[in-house]
Amino acid sequence: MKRAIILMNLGSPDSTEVKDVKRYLDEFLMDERVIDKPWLLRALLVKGIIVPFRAPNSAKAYKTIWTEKGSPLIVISKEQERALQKEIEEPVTIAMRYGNPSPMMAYDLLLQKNPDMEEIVVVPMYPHYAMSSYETAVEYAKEQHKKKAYPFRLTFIKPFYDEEDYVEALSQSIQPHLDKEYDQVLFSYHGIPERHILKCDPTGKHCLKVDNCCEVPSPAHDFCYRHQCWVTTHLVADKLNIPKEKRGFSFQSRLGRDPWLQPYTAVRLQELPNEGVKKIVVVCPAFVSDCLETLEEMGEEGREIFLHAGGESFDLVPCLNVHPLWISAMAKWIREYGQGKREMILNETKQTAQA
Ligand SMILES: C=CC1=C(C)c2cc3[nH]c(cc4nc(cc5[nH]c(cc1n2)c(C)c5CCC(=O)O)C(CCC(=O)O)=C4C)c(C)c3C=C
Ligand SMILES: [Fe+2]
Ligand SMILES: [Fe+2]
Repeated sequence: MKRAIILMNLGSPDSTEVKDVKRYLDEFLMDERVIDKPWLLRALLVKGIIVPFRAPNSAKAYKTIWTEKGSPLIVISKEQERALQKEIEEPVTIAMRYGNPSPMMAYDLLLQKNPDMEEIVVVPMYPHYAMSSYETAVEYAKEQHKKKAYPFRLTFIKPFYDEEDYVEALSQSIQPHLDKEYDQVLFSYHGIPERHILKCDPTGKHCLKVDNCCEVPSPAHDFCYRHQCWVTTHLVADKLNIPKEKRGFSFQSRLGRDPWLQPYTAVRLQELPNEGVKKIVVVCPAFVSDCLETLEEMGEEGREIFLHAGGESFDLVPCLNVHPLWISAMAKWIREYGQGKREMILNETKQTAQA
């Protein structure tokens, strides 16, 4: 079988110029799986309020993390591409949900290298299922695939939040940070609106409706972001023997006024020193590549909030990036899927946009 691989992530602006940040935010926030309002209301909100006010501040934030080679998210994605390419024979490239390179650019590039290609395996670089991350990446890749009569098919690696290889890689990346004394390991995930959790629940009666919904077995969990984040946290914390009372769980990056998943990371970082947590280790498992949300929001803003509130040490664990165990985990999934050995493929997304 002639195959190729695409590592698909979220994307970044082309530069830190306000006009480029505006273009990026407009594409991102006009996605109906991100701001899930009717088109007219979404356009009024996004184009009339959010983008004009947010873009200058976002541009400033991007400037603090930008590298000579560009956005950390894109630079690291290319490093991941090169690292994976060393481990597998199939051609590997990257694509982004927003901005460049698009999936279509990636398809055309791979097809040029191999006109007989029969299949592209897409790895959405998200451990957890959310309509605003995993689902929109998959649906956009499919949409772009339909636009031309491409001769190959697409398959998608499923969310890997509970896969042993991912949990092991993440645990080993955290381990060196636990050698020093710590009061808490805070697992901080990108937040999403609570409404998205309700929309993704195929039973319509489990998520956020049953007490301790994420801890009670349910078919809803295949699409429940909160459950999947909860599972990652406890699998990793168990592996690292982190005592229950030293495990923190929170959600960052809230946008707008709707209720998002709680507790909010910024609030917890403010409260924790008063609760006696002075030395904190922070890990952001929803991201496999360092980006604005880890480097600036946690590494700069989060650190400042915690230390200002009386915290003494703030140790941020880098994302998996090109950690050898993470790269070999992806290589193993791809190889085993190719040999028909492994059920790593997601057949259907929840299709929230049509719900
Ligand atoms: C980990 C998965 C992600 C989910 C789920 C997600 C949901 C989500 N995000 C926004 C709004 C913004 N996110 C922004 C940046 C950003 N988000 C993710 C990942 C997820 N988002 C990443 C990897 C990044 C960093 C991109 C980079 O270039 O480094 C931003 C842009 C920056 C800013 O202005 O703060 C916005 C806006 C919403 C509304 C949402 C769910 C509804
Ligand atoms: Fe985001
Ligand atoms: Fe749940």
